Amino acid sequence: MTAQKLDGAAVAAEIKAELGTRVAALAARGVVPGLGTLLVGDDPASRSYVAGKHRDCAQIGIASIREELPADATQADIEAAVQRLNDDPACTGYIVQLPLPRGIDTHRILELIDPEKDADGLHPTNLGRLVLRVNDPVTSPLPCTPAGIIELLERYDVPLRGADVVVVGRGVTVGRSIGLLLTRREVNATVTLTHTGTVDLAEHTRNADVIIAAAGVPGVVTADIVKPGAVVVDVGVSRELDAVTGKSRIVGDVHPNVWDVASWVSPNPGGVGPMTRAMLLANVVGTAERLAG
Ligand SMILES: Nc1nc2c(c(=O)[nH]1)N[C@@H](CN(C=O)c1ccc(C(=O)N[C@@H](CCC(=O)O)C(=O)O)cc1)CN2
Repeated sequence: MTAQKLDGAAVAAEIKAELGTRVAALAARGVVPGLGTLLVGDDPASRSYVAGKHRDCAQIGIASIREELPADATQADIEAAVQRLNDDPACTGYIVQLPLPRGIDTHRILELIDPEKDADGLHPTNLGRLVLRVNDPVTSPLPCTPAGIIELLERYDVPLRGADVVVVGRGVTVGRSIGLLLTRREVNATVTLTHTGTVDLAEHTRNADVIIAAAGVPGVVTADIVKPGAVVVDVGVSRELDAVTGKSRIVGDVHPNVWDVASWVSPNPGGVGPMTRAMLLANVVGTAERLAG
């Protein structure tokens, strides 16, 4: 069996085209959404991700507001940049690119973001609304990668209602919140969250209909721990230098041999990453439409 591809790049392109129509309608009313980004330091991967977000904005007519700080920026420098983005009327919503440099109080920074401008959906208020199930996708942006994963699965009609979903990894951008989205009544999946403290990962994954590999551990999900025919989503964004070209490349959490046993696999790159970016754009456009009335 060779798994079929959950083509995130193709689905993201469809979503961007849909959003472009909405941005044009806003422009006809004199409204131009703006995405802000705050990039601290010179991590090549973070720089590449932020550049991709702004390329997307340019493609569909969203304005870009960029804040960049050096790696030695202080907590106060970063807090001042967050406040500038909170106060900027051209900025509809923004993200603070993670991770921030060691020694910075990331949670304090995220809490300083105006929840109304939280394009990442990672502010405690918006995550709390998800917990309380009082979030409205228009007033409360959903966390981009979890929302992107579910959108990708639903666009390929992967059965989620009643499905056993195993999440590998408990990070802030995916593991901690995706279960909240998957267990909503609209989706009704059953979720197991595994992590570095899990004693026997295979005991859980071998029963999973869907595996979401978001541990940031290259190749952590291998064919021998996957139920034949399961659906596997690769969220990993680890990078290594290619032995031949010497260039930095993504090494996902899903081992290549999983394609021999799974029914569907998301490629990496080309799967969840573009979906993350598309959901970010959707959060910005949704906020702009709400503000425009
Ligand atoms: N503030 C945030 N920081 C980070 C998030 C996040 O959701 N919010 N998630 C990850 C990285 N990430 C978002 O910024 C991200 C990862 C990958 C991609 C992407 O488009 N990947 C492409 C390949 C791009 C490349 O090779 O440079 C793909 O998979 O095809 C976008 C965003 C951590 N930080």
